[in-house]
Amino acid sequence: METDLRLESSLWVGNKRYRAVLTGWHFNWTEVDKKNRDKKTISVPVAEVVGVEEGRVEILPQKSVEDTDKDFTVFYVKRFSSGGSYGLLWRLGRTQFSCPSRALRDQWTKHLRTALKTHSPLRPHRLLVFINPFGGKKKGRKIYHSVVAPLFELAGISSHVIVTERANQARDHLLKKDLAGFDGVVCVGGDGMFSELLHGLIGRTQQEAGLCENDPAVTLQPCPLHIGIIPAGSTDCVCYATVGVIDPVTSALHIIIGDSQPLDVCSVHQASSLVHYSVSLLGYGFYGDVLAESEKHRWMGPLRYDYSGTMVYLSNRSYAGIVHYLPADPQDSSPRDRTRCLSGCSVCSRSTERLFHQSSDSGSLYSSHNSQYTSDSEGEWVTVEGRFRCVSLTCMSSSCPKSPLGLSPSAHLADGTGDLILVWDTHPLGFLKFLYRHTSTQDQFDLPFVEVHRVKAVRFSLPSGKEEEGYEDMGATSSAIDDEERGYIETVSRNGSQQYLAERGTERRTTNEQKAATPILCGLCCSKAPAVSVWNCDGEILPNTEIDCRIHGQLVRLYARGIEDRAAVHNCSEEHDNKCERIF
Ligand SMILES: Nc1ncnc2c1ncn2[C@@H]1O[C@H](COP(=O)(O)OP(=O)(O)OP(=O)(O)O)[C@@H](O)[C@H]1O
Ligand SMILES: CCCCCCCCCCCCC/C=C/[C@@H](O)[C@H](CO)NC(C)=O
Ligand SMILES: [Ca+2]
Repeated sequence: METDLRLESSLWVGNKRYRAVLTGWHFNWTEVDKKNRDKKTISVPVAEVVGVEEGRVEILPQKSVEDTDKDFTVFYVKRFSSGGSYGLLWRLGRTQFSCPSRALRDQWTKHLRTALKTHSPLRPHRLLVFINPFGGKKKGRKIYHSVVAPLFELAGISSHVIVTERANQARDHLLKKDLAGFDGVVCVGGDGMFSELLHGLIGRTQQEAGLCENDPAVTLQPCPLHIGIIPAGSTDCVCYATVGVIDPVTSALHIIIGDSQPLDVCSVHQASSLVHYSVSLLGYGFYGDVLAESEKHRWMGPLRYDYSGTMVYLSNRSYAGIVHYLPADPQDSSPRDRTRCLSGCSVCSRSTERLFHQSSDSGSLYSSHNSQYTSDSEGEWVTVEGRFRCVSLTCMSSSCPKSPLGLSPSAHLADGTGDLILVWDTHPLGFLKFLYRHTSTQDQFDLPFVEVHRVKAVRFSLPSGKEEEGYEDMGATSSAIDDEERGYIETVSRNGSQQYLAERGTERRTTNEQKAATPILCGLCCSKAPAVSVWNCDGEILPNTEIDCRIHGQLVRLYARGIEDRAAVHNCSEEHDNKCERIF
C-alpha cells in the first residue's frame, strides 16, 4: 500500500523549485536551490489534507478556479498559537503547485486523493447539521454559512442543515427521524445545543440496542455517530475542553478530517429514572444558583453568567447535604497529579482497554437492586455529610475561556471517571479565593476547605427534613468561618478510605464575629435563603435534588482530538502568513 502511493517529482510553487514526495502518510515539499541543495521542508500528514483541486483554486471570499491544466492546489491544516487560549488555532493552508506536464499533474491529484481515502477512514461524507439561531451572540447562522459551509464544500461533504425553531428540536429529531446515510451530527451553538445532540444520540442508540436508560446499572451502548461542535454559544465549555480553543474554523477542520475523541458521560438518575446526561458540570450550590439566577437574565447574553455569579457570590449561601461517592482506582490517576489530558493521552488510552474489558461483567460491579458497587479494586462507597458551598462533578477538565485550566485541570476526557469537588462552607473571602483560582494557574484544590476525589459514581441526598424546610434564616445558616477554623471537620479512617465527618458543619453558628465577617454581604441578600439549591447539569436546571450518578466511559465520540501539546507540534506558525486562506 505504502509503495503504491509513493510519488516523487519536482514541482514548482511560484518560481521556486521543490522536491515533492508523497509517502502515503506524509506529503512533503522541500525547496531546492539552483545548486540542488535542500532548503526548507514543509511536511503535511496526509490525514490533515483537506482537499486537492485541479487548477489554481481559492475558496474565499468566494470560490475561484483558474483552470490551468498543469496546476493543482492542495488545502491542508495549518496551526497557529492562539494567544490567550490553551490550544492551537487551525487554519486552512493553501499551496498552488505547477507541474511540467498535465500527465504528472493528474498523477499527483490521483495519488493524493487515494492517500486521503486510505489514511482518513473516519472522514465524514454526509452530515446532519443543527443551527441554534439564538445561542450565544445569535451568530450561529452567519458562522455556519460564511465560515463552515465553504470548508465543508471544499472537502466534498454534503450537509443537511436544520435551523431550529424551538428548544429540543434537535434532540427529538435524533430520537425519532431517519438517520440513515449520515456519518455524523453537528451542532452550531453552545453547551445546551451539544447537550441536545448528546441526549438524542445516546437515547436513539439505547432504543435501537433495546437497553433501558433508566437503570443506572445498565452498561450503555456507545453511540455510532460522531458529534461535531461549531462553537456559537455562551460558555462553549465542551468545545474548549476538547479542542482547546473556541474557534469555528478550527472545529470545522477537525470535523472535515474525521478526528475522533471519545468522551465520558455521566448519567443522572432519580428513583431509577433517567433525569439527564452530563459531560461538563453537574453542580449543586453555587453553580446551581448561578444558573438559576442567570436564566432570569437571558437577555443579557453571555454576560448573564458574570452578573449572576456576582449576585450569587454576594448572597453567601451554603447548603446541607450528604454526598456518597465511589472512588476510582487511585493507581490509574489522581486529580491532584498535576498532569493534563492532552491529545493522545496515555491515561485515556489505557482506560480504553480497561473500560471495554470491564463492561462485559459490569453487572457484578453495579447491582441494580441497591445501586452499590461491590468491586474490591475500586474501593467502597464513602459518605460525607455537612454544609457545602458547592458540590461539583465533572467528567472532564471543563476548561472554558473564563477558566482556561478548568474546574478540575487534571481530569481526563475519556478515562471512565469523573472528579468530585467538595467545597465545604467557609468564609466568603476563602470562597472568593477558590473561585478566583479558577482564572489562574494557582491550584484551587490547595485550600483547606476543598476536597477533590476521582470517582465512578456519586449519590447526593438531603439530611432528613431539609426538603420540607424550604427557607432558612440567612444569619443562622451562613457559617462564616476562617480557613484556619476548619478543625470542625473531623477526619476518620474507615476501610482504608478517608471519610470526613462534618459533624459540626451542620451546626448553626451565629457568633458576633461571624456576623461581622459578612456585614455587607448579608445585608445585600434577602434574610431568608432557600434550604436547598438546584443542580446545574451542563447548563440545565434539574428538577430533582436527590440524585444518583454514574460515569459511563467513552460513551460518545466527538470530531476532535483533545488539546494539542504546543511543544509536541512542529508545524505551528507564530502568525498567519499570506499562504493561508483568510477565513475571517
Ligand atoms: N430555536 C430555538 N429557540 C429557543 N431555544 C432553542 C432553540 N434552539 C435551541 N434552543 C435551546 O437553547 C438553549 C441554549 O442554546 P445554546 O447552548 O446554543 O446557547 P447558550 O446557552 O448561549 O450557550 P452555552 O450553552 O454554551 O452557555 C439550548 O439548551 C437549546 O435547547
Ligand atoms: C472572582 C472571579 C470569579 C471567577 C469564577 C470563575 C469560575 C468559572 C468556572 C466556570 C466553569 C464552567 C463549567 C461549564 C459549565 C457549562 O456546562 C454550563 C453550560 O454552558 N455553563 C455554566 C456557566 O453553567
Ligand atoms: Ca473522565
